[in-house]
Amino acid sequence: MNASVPPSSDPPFPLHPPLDAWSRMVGPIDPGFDAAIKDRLDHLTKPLGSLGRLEDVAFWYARLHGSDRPPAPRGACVVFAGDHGVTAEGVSAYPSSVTREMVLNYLRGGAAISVLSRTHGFSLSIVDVGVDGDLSGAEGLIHRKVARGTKNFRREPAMAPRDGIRALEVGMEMADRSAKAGATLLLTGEMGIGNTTSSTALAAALLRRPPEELAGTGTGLSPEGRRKKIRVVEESLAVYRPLLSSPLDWMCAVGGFEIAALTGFIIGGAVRRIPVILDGFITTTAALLAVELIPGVRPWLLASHMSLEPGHRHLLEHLGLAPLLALDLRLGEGSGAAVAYPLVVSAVELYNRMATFSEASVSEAGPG
Ligand SMILES: O=C(O)c1ccc[n+]([C@@H]2O[C@H](COP(=O)([O-])O)[C@@H](O)[C@H]2O)c1
Ligand SMILES: Cc1cc2nc[nH]c2cc1C
Repeated sequence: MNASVPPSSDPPFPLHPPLDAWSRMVGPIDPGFDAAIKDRLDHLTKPLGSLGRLEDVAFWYARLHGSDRPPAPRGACVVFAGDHGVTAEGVSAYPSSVTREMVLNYLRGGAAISVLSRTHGFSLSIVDVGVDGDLSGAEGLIHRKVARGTKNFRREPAMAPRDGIRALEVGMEMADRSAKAGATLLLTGEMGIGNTTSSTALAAALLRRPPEELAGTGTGLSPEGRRKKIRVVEESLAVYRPLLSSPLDWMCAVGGFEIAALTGFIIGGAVRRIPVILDGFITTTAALLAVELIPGVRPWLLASHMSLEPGHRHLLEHLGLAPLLALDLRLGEGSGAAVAYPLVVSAVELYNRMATFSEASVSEAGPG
């Protein structure tokens, strides 16, 4: 059989994602309400600007919702899970089997993100997009497994292009589902042993920075473990660099199924006109990819926190994102986005519900 003809059981996926169509759907931001939003912020019963960054967050949210009376936040968190063949190089402190085990923990409600979802009242969806293990009987899981983990990118490309594109489309599908369920804010989450190595490789390639500057200890590598991780990434980049140029090529060569799905999810937020709260290093790597593919995605992003993974700071600086929090988190699974969520809720509720000076008959500041 001709190798370029897909097996007949395969759905006829395009060889390129519909990026042009998605890009046209992102469209520009309407500045039409900017003055009204600013005016309301400046006339609420508080000294001018005294709510600090919360005022920026309220402005961001209201302008993206195209209204000076935006909807109350309704968050939808999606955790995409996938495994990484590069773990064969000994680049994580934990075995790959933890990815599957944690998926079951999310579904049972015992993980950090499960607790935060109940505490703060946002929905939580868990998607198997590439876990290397059987989850077919897992109830409540969204089953979208593209393959059982990526290939070891130190030896061969992590994903076949059509599989990378399938994962992107899973992310877009989840943004659509969240929109249909009435979400007004998306929270990004991931689970994948080894994915800080994939993210380091992808970020190093896209930012053109040395892996040494970006690599951290992930789930808890020793200093020697971190040095090995850097060596694996450096050697891999040296092989791929002469062969690859486009962000999509890099995504397939060194990325992961959950990273690709997150990229589609983040683009989907911009397409469905729903603002997106990023989590840590991995989700921000996906955001960089999304912005490289479609620059109009950038305004839809909010950085929840700055992770301890050193690459996160470089990504945030490159994207021009100022994180709300610095809590030394390095958990992932959406936990940082979840901790920032009540801050966004506070910002929007204050903006929508506080009285203005005239409504409350409070005197405004005098000149000077
Ligand atoms: O989000 C982060 O910044 C972050 C930093 C370190 C580790 N993680 C999580 O830890 C896992 C990847 O770590 P590792 O060491 O296996 O590459 C993966 O499941 C991530 O959710 C996440
Ligand atoms: C236990 C555990 C939980 C996680 N959650 C996200 N990444 C994780 C990695 C590990 C190892």
